[in-house]
Amino acid sequence: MSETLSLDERRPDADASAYALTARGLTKQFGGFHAVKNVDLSIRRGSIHALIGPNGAGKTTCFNLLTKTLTPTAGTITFEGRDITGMRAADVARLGLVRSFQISATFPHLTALENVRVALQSAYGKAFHFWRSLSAVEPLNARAEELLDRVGLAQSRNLTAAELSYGKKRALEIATTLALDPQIMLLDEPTAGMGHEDIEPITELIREAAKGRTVLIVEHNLSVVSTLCDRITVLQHGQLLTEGSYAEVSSNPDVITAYMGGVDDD
Ligand SMILES: Nc1ncnc2c1ncn2[C@@H]1O[C@H](COP(=O)(O)OP(=O)(O)OP(=O)(O)O)[C@@H](O)[C@H]1O
Repeated sequence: MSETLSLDERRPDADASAYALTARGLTKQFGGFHAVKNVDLSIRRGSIHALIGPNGAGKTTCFNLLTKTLTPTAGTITFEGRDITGMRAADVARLGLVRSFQISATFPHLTALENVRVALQSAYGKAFHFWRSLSAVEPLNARAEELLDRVGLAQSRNLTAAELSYGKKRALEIATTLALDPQIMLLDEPTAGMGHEDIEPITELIREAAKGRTVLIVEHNLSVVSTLCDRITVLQHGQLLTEGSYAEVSSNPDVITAYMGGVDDD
């Protein structure tokens, strides 16, 4: 019965306008080696989509291609219907495709509040450049406070980024990314290096930050992926292995074999 089909069970190309970001035939060669080979991806608007795979599967390379940090050897990338294959990272960021933990890198000696304000200044452009007088940037303070509150850093707003715990630094990076009000936010291993106590809050934070936007996440922690993500693409040896819900991909024998191979390789 068609009404029992979830959106994700429809043919991927049945409704191209439902996708915020798509890649077709995405390929990256380093010398003669294919780090990513002929990958097709469709990231549904409003979804939280994960890119997973064993070590060396090509996740980071794929992520770098999508965020325009690397230039593809072949293939096309489309963001909201626009071909962004040849565009620079800064230009796609202005269009609303923002990579967190890179563009939004925090300044260690500025306070949490100042960090978010700098991000807001860059988002609002010349009118709020940081060499303007304090009174000129005052209107941004309220918005910065609001963003800090949203990521649970209201109490820490006057601490420098360097003084924040690892988990709070990541929360600050999410706040600075949200300052740019991205349509699609790409997160590179947001829980990497985190202790157990920080993982749940940051997962909640990403869920909250994802409201009203699209998120693509490269994540090693499969428990985070299972609780957070609507759709999962699995890469292996630079190629697309499978795609589906967490239940689908985690019960796929090829995925299990790929991950077991990964464990053996370590
Ligand atoms: N700049 C480069 N030059 C040559 N080979 C590269 C380069 N970057 C990545 N590779 C190779 O491409 C393959 C995919 O690497 P990539 O980092 O994209 O995988 P990954 O899935 O992110 O791995 P991990 O989970 O270990 O971070 C690996 O074999 C890697 O050694």
